[in-house]
Amino acid sequence: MSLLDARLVAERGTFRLDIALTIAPGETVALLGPNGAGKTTALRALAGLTPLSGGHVRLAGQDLSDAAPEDRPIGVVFQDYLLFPHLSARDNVAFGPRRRGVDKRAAHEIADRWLDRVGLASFGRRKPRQLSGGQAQRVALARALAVDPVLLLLDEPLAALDARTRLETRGELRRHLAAHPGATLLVTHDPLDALVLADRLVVVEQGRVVQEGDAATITARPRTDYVARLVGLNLYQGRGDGHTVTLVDGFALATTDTVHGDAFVAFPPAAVALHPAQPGGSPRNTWPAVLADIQRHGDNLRVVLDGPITVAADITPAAAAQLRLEPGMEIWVAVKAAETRAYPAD
Ligand SMILES: Nc1ncnc2c1ncn2[C@@H]1O[C@H](COP(=O)(O)OP(=O)(O)OP(=O)(O)O)[C@@H](O)[C@H]1O
Repeated sequence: MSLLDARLVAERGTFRLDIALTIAPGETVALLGPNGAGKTTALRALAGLTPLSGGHVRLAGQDLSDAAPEDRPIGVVFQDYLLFPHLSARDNVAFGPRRRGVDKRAAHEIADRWLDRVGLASFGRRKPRQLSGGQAQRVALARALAVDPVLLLLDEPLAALDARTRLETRGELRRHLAAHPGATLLVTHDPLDALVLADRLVVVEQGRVVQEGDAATITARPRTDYVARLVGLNLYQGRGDGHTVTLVDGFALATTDTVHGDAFVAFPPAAVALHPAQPGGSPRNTWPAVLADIQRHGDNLRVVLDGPITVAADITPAAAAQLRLEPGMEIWVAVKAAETRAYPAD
């Protein structure tokens, strides 16, 4: 049973969003996508800040499509937190309950309880400017949760934090989300946030859902270039004929998987080997290529090769030195059929 059942159609200028979204009680869904994909527009439409031009928002069976933002049982953590600068942390958290008619004392008790839960019991009197980025983030989360929202919306909740605070806060946020009985929608373009915090991913591009599912499924079977890059795979589309997938330009990739009809073939950059001359030996795909780019990638080097297809390869610095890799050089590429995954495109 879904707690949130929505179809969001909204326009912003010439941009049109049209996505369906369901979230179960206790579930966290990450809305993932490149810049300008429509993630913030979706979040604003759910919160009632951007009007729907079509579709609906139903929460716990109640139709909220036309409800004002303050009449929706929704808590929002905005990217830059939007804490009231003139109010103390405690009053910021108490604000929601107060607005919903809770008396001052009871609202302060609720605020103190939430500040305690996010580890800020002794910070209640501080103003937002007296808080660190990580602390402000926790106050914003406490403020969103203090109204017992049926739906919690988080817009890039960790984006404003430095790397170290981000790591700690991500772990804490995960605990709070696990304890939240309502539905949670996390808007992010950070795949790590999505993988760590969400039960399910919904990927949007140009206002449409292009892929959804759990992380394992999406990682194993990406369906767009954006998703393939996100999970770090080389991805090609073509027609399968048993153990061969032929791409549009006629280039064929051998695979040990069996596919027929429209199909994808994917393999990780680490599965790509480079050779100074045409390699022989075990059954594999080999072709001559031109080295287009070399960049540092963790402890390895990420090499981009142009040719009949463009591929990314991960090479150790030692191998790169041995091969004397440099942009513009010609080199042979090899990918074992057994290291490719092929799967139907529809
Ligand atoms: N107020 C506005 N008026 C006109 N167009 C807008 C407005 N706000 C956003 N847009 C357009 O709507 C599209 C979606 O924007 P949105 O902010 O929802 O994307 P996003 O996925 O959240 O991107 P980002 O990751 O960059 O925040 C973009 O093409 C953007 O230019």
